[in-house]
Amino acid sequence: MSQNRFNISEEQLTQLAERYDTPLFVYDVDQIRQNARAFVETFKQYDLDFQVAYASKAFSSIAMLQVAKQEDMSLDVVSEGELHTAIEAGYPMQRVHVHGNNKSRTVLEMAVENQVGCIVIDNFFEMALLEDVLQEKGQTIDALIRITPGIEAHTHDYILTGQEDSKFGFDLLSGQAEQALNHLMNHESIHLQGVHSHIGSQIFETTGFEMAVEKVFDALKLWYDRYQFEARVVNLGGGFGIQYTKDDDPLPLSQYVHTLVSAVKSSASNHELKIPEIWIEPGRSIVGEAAVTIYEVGAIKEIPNVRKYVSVNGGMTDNIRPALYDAEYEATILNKSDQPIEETVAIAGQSCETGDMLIWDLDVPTIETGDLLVVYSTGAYGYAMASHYNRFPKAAVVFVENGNDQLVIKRETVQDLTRFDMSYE
Ligand SMILES: Cc1ncc(COP(=O)(O)O)c(C=O)c1O
Ligand SMILES: N[C@@H](CCCC[NH3+])C(=O)O
Repeated sequence: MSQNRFNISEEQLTQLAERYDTPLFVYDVDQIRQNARAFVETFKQYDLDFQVAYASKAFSSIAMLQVAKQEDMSLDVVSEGELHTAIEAGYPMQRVHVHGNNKSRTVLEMAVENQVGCIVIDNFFEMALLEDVLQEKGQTIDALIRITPGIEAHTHDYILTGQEDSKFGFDLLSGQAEQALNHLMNHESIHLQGVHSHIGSQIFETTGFEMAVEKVFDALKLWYDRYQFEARVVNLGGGFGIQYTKDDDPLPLSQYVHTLVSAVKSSASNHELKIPEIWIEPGRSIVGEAAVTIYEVGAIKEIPNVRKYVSVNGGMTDNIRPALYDAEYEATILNKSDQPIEETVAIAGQSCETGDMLIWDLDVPTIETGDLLVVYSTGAYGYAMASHYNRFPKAAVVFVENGNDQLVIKRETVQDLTRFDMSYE
């Protein structure tokens, strides 16, 4: 179960909850580093060029990006805010890749001014905007084109991205990708380095990735034969699955690298193409299992013969995933792990939404108001997708490494919530 994969003791988590209050995200930095190294070190076993870019959408903060930088990762950003965080964290801009299906002129200007390593071009509108920005600034930039390979990976519909009917990227089947290539080959200011493909997120089997590699190389072969285009870089995205509950059985992270490298090698050799630099973009698998959220139990309501609702001081405002994707989590009560299971309860969030539930059926020892509930595997897309719904301030985030803890995102106050409000009298 996920709690067995988390290394910070219940005793320390209890102390942290007392010191920093709840709700509280606690990240195990050692685990983040191990995950990053699992990818980087596995690539190093091969004689090829690679980049492992942390997909900062999973959890972006200055401290987090400093850790990613220390671990020699490149960085995927999607917005002005994520790029700004990278700048504040002192990220080497050459290692930053800019994504997004609706990049604003401002983010493109920021990217060009800071000379980021690469822009992943998503559509024709953006291409024209980028050309304009480059012309205005008299600069050039490296780019990849994002292609949708027409792969339907096994995951929730909302986190699928590689299928033909997608808002992301240039479609291979309809010829849009080839049209983009034609426009960008030998372009004056946009220097096309290769292609990008990301098939979706929380994917456990490797078949989808292997199929995507095949599709990408089929296209590259065609483009080589027709235009002598050779990709220097092939970015295969992220999406590697993690364990949320005991029903999830993820592969070791190294396995994804082995699979991708061997798929690239065999596709390249089948098509007599050079082996390009391989880039990947893991987000969830770097931080997901490396954090927990600690809540305090408040109201408890039992409906006889129906259900016992146990409300905690957080919910969809710090973890929208159950409401958005029916995502499932495991949790325990701190300091009661030695007590026998007595009941099955539903853990409810505190927002005014019936769907604001964190866990529908959780087996626990007798649960009481004031207990501390720890929910596992909340490190990815938790704080990152947090909202101010009902004007609940955002939680605090603490990093723990070698037994030492450090606050890395302060808890918001209610005063923070009205900071931008203007009076209307
Ligand atoms: C383009 C792109 N790269 C990388 C990621 C990171 O995915 P994950 O967090 O599943 O590794 C995503 C999210 O699905 C994405 O859209
Ligand atoms: N936010 C989603 C995944 C989308 C990843 C970005 N394309 C999740 O929590 O699972």
